[in-house]
Amino acid sequence: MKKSGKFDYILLETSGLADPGPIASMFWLDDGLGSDIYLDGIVTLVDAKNICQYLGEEKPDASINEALKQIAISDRIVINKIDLVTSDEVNNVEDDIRSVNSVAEIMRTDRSRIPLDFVLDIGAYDVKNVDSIAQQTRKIDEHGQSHAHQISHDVHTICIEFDTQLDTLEPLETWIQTLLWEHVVPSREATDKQDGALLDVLRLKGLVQTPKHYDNDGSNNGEMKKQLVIQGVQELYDIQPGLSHDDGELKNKIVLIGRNLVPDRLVESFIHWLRLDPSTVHLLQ
Ligand SMILES: Nc1nc2c(ncn2[C@@H]2O[C@H](COP(=O)(O)OP(=O)(O)OP(=O)(O)O)[C@@H](O)[C@H]2O)c(=O)[nH]1
Repeated sequence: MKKSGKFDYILLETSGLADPGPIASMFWLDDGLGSDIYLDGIVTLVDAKNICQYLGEEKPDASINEALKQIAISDRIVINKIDLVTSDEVNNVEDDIRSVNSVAEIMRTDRSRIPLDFVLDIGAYDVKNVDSIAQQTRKIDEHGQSHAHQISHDVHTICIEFDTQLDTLEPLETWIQTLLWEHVVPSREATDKQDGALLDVLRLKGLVQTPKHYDNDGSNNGEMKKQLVIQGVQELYDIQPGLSHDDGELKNKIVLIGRNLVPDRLVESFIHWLRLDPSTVHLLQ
């Protein structure tokens, strides 16, 4: 610590009971302060033997338990102590975890033996890493959420994909703000009462193409395609220009991980709010 100069990397280990959201937002939104510190990613180490008990815990005040919050907000999840459980049990643990967060990368291990590049230099919030968000949503396609998870909980991942390029970001932003800040499914009808429980978005990721946004920036990056990247942690969100190397057709995607997300209602609200053609909108869950 006496040596002057920059740190190479800061690993912050929180207590097992910590809510990672406020800590993540503190580092993530540090840009404006001109600091060299940025949030690389969030790794959660779970104990294969005990995690299901923690995920299923009901809090007396009906808040989301810490284990669900930690899994929901993770970019990488290490399932440790797999030597203490059967392979069926570890499969169930992985299914339970995926039923909460379908986009995080998961690795199984014992004695926490993992390649360092699984937990360092993740670039989860890096706008140059646009393609990783696209890959993550492909995971929802691969795994789906249809697996019969053992624990009962109300935190899930949904992904809304749409083909239309947006002329303006404003409707999308107000839709996001209503979800994040008012905790309800956005509705243009004042009379459309919200029934059911308030929703809580713990993590938001998105990719959108809005050509207009790039007309003025004057940059030309050869083969790379331009996309806006949306990142959100709890009630904070940010939209920044990003670049994709992906050869395939770029899609617009919004990934939400949170509590009480009713997929059909969210998609319906999204289509109405952004005035999209329903045939161009797909729900992945
Ligand atoms: N069998 C087995 N034991 C393990 C494994 N990893 C750690 N342990 C042992 O589990 C015991 C408790 O270690 P951890 O669970 O890592 O404890 P910890 O995470 O530092 O504890 P907290 O931070 O208080 O949660 C130690 O005796 C470790 O040697 C593993 O993969 N398999």
